[in-house]
Amino acid sequence: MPLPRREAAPAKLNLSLHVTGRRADGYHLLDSLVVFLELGDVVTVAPGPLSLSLTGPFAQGLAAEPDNLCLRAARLAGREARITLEKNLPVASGIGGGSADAAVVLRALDARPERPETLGADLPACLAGRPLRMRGLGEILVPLPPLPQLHVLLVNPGRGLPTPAVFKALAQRDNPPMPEPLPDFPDAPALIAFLQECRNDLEAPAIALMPEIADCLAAIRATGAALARMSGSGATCFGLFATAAQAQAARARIAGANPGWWVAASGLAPAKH
Ligand SMILES: C[C@](O)(CO)[C@H](O)COP(=O)(O)OP(=O)(O)OC[C@H]1O[C@@H](n2ccc(N)nc2=O)[C@H](O)[C@@H]1O
Ligand SMILES: Nc1ncnc2c1ncn2[C@@H]1O[C@H](COP(=O)(O)OP(=O)(O)OP(=O)(O)O)[C@@H](O)[C@H]1O
Repeated sequence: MPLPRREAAPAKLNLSLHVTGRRADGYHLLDSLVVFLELGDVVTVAPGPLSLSLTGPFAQGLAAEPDNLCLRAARLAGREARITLEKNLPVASGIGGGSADAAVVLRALDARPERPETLGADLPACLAGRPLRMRGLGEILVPLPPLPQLHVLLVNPGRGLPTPAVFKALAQRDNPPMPEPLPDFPDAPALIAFLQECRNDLEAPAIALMPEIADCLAAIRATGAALARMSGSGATCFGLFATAAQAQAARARIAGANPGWWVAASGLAPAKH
């Protein structure tokens, strides 16, 4: 593919995240409904010796990062590239920013490594970049038919939460999966009604480590969201709304009352492939 390429790295959202078991090596088995958002980082990949420039509101959070996932992706591809990362997503926040960035680099370099998950459990899902049921450690992907449009509010308490600590704090590691097969989702209310029966099993351990997550969820519920839940291992929480205007109004209300929080509204990413 001709370089330079400038591509969106959409945020990942776990609409549900069931932890269904734990392997002997400590990794957990997951069952998750994953979607991607319009909102995300932006990665530019240009020819040149391997390098990374950081821009955007969360660049500072990665300044001390010794080995950015963008660079690790280029190395896994066995390629040199001059990479610029516009970091719009909070770091270590449960919405897959690093995996999304690495997926763009691999795609721009036309690389198809055999085991992309060595860069992160969310890498295979981010490479697919479409609504999925994600199982196994994150490498078993079942594409879903196009989903009804969802209007998403994102709320992060402004502190990073490392994924390994959250899995470590999980008390009950053997929880029921989602139903098999999944039902059809003819419209947004049907999808939301289904999601209300689902869970994020990492929510309780994440709240134990970072109690502000419960405050984010309460703030989302107080705006009248149809569903309030945490994504991934946190700390970002999301609310679902019937219209973009409602999501935007909730964003303004929560941002106004909580200046230290990161608050955003977004639709789902258009299907890419
Ligand atoms: C929780 C999710 O956000 C759900 O989408 C992802 O599975 C996490 O993906 P990620 O951030 O790319 O995770 P990785 O960097 O691969 O793993 C971080 C740590 O999370 C734990 N981990 C991750 C994935 C998994 N299936 N089981 C785990 O126990 C492991 O302790 C691992 O060392
Ligand atoms: N490009 C990158 N963007 C974000 N984090 C990166 C990047 N490169 C390396 N990292 C490291 O990876 C860690 C996890 O970051 P990331 O933002 O991907 O987590 P996350 O949002 O919790 O992802 P997930 O939902 O996949 O668990 C960070 O703490 C940071 O040290």
